[in-house]
Amino acid sequence: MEYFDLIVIGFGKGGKTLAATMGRLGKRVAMVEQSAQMYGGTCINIGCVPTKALVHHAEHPGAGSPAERHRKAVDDTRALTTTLRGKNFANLDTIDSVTVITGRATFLDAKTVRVTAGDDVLELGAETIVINTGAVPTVPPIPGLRASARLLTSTDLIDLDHLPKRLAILGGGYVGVEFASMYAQFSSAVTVLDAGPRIMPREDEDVAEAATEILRGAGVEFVPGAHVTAVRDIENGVEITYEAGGETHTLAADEVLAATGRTPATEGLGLERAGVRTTPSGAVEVDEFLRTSSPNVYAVGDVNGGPQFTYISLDDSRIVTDQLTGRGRRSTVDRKFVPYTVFMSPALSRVGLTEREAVERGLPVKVVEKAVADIAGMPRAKIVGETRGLMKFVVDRETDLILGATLLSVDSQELINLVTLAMRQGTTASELRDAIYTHPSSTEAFNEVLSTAPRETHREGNVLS
Ligand SMILES: Cc1cc2nc3c(=O)[nH]c(=O)nc-3n(C[C@H](O)[C@H](O)[C@H](O)COP(=O)(O)OP(=O)(O)OC[C@H]3O[C@@H](n4cnc5c(N)ncnc54)[C@H](O)[C@@H]3O)c2cc1C
Ligand SMILES: NC(=O)c1ccc[n+]([C@@H]2O[C@H](COP(=O)([O-])OP(=O)(O)OC[C@H]3O[C@@H](n4cnc5c(N)ncnc54)[C@H](O)[C@@H]3O)[C@@H](O)[C@H]2O)c1
Repeated sequence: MEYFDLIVIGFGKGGKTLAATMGRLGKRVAMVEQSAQMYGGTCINIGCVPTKALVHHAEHPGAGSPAERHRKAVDDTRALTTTLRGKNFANLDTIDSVTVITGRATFLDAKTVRVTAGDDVLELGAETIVINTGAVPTVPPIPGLRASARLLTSTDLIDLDHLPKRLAILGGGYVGVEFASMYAQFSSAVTVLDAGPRIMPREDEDVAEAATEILRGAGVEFVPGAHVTAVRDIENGVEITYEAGGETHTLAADEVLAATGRTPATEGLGLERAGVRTTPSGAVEVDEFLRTSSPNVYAVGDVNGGPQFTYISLDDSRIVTDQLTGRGRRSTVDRKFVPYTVFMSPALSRVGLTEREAVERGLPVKVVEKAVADIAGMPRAKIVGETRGLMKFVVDRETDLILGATLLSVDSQELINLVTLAMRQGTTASELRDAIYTHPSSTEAFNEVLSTAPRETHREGNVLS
């Protein structure tokens, strides 16, 4: 048995950050990762980075046929992730007191982990263990789906050598929308079937409609309220049977992507032997300090059931670092205004409350919004040829504080971070409106959008004064 100060199970964002921090403090750290293809975790290998690289290629097509352009995008993306994987390994491997161990970990008890790699078995002990095993794609139990040779997860689709002529996507969430947008641009005929009544249920209706129109314009078909009942392989493809609007339909496709959520990866971890409880949805149960039900065992990232974003896993690592080296005060309760971006083209980014949420809370709401194409003071949209979308701010009309913002626009993945900072600092909408911004930039749109005459909210009982 080899002893460490800290064992991290899973090379994800939170775990690798923590391992590096503790290693640099001279602590003996074991980083256990089940696959050499996953050094650096989901984000750089099969998640954020490859998908956004493919989005970029889809938006900026080079020469050649659609199949050739797609193939080049996949090849370039593989090269990028290979480079990042190597760098991620080196980042930990070059710290003297950190050991990267490639194998699958399972708890023997709360302080001992067994690592298996083929016939090799190692036992490791530590006072502190951090679970950072991420999440895996959920494949719903639809008859025939799991057995289909045409079933893809996001991990498969990133690495697909050929361009599907017809791509069916189950699920219109983050993964579904991003792949729909990029594959439509790669020239696949894309159909998204979602169980919900509309895509992007988290967004205001006007925003979801604008996003849907953009995606439809790119060639994506949507089937909302689709209850998929069966999937079966047919010659040269797959047939999907679904019920929608009280009728039964079939859809033929070359491949089918399951984009129906991601389940915390706890299978085979032996959590019960360590006294680590899980929630009814299968996540590792944690408190606001990310402590599990077992003393000195923490869980960070997707596996703890929090929002599934890389930057949340990173923030989780800050909380555990504070537990291990600081005053132990930082917690998930400190998180205010967490933004997100769906990387369709253009990107859809949001922070804070939607109009609907603000009205439902009984807040005195005023809404200012403008279509990107109508923002005269934002020539950047015209320069780069991306004038689709809208910018919308929900403002408290009494305090002038920004309650929320939705930006469906070029550069919105950058702009939303500025709005988030403004909200965290209590910057008012007028201050954001009257600030000096560089030109030509996308940020300068705020000068104009926030000067727009407020409109009545779409909700009854909360009409603007
Ligand atoms: C297609 C896609 C696109 C995404 N795009 C974005 C985006 O644009 N922005 C964003 O913020 N988020 C995005 N996400 C979500 C983001 O990737 C995750 O939230 C984030 O990577 C989770 O990191 P983590 O720290 O929880 O662990 P992960 O990075 O998932 O790492 C977990 C690691 O644990 C390993 N492991 C699991 N079990 C064991 C075991 N028993 N023993 C040893 N090792 C084990 C796994 O192999 C894996 O490497 C995307 C996800 C997907 C799937
Ligand atoms: N840009 C980003 O930040 C980004 C990108 C990709 C993924 N992610 C993360 O990964 C997580 C997983 O993404 P996701 O898109 O798989 O999940 P999701 O929860 O965002 O969306 C799943 C969708 O599938 C639908 N659905 C569920 N079961 C279905 C069924 N049987 N038939 C048809 N539709 C069904 C749901 O109605 C929902 O719209 C996200 O929650 C997100 O946190 C983030």
